[in-house]
Amino acid sequence: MIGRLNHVAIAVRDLAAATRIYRDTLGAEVSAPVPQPEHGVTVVFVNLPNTKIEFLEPLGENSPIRAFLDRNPDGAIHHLCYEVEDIHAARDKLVGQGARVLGGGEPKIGAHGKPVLFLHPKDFCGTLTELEQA
Ligand SMILES: CC[C@H](C(=O)O)C(=O)SCCNC(=O)CCNC(=O)[C@H](O)C(C)(C)COP(=O)(O)OP(=O)(O)OC[C@H]1O[C@@H](n2cnc3c(N)ncnc32)[C@H](O)[C@@H]1OP(=O)(O)O
Ligand SMILES: [Co+2]
Repeated sequence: MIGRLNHVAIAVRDLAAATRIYRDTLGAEVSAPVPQPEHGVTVVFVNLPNTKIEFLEPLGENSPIRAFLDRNPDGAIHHLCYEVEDIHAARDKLVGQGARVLGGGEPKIGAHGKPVLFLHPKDFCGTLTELEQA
């Protein structure tokens, strides 16, 4: 079912500081910040030869990453995102196997303009797991 690793997400309090570290210290190419209000985050992407790093900063009072950052004030790896051929078929299979799909189960459009959904970390090795339609 899962295919390519689309991105590894890191949650931070300060997107500009994270951008400076990756751009100026690690010499990486970092995109401009893009607010994603329907997801409660602002994101930037670090484009790597074999995958991407997605930096997330809370956006708005109800950001789903605020409690995570309260627990991890210096920032931390937040989720992994895998690509799937058919996100609805993947969801239905996973739900059939008892996995918890977050956010009500219907995929939302993610940062790449494709449907995404999230699987509960407690069902996947303590790791918040995102699926993105390939
Ligand atoms: C723009 C879209 C972009 C894209 O790629 O396209 C994105 O990736 S958007 C990313 C932001 N959106 C989301 O993360 C949506 C899914 N996440 C959620 O719904 C919440 O973050 C949730 C429910 C996973 C956790 O919310 P919260 O931390 O407020 O809940 P709890 O404090 O009750 O935590 C429950 C339990 O889970 C553990 N936890 C929480 N977050 C993580 C995590 N990222 N990785 C691993 N474990 C996590 C938390 O520690 C609690 O464990 P417990 O043992 O019960 O203390
Ligand atoms: Co993501």
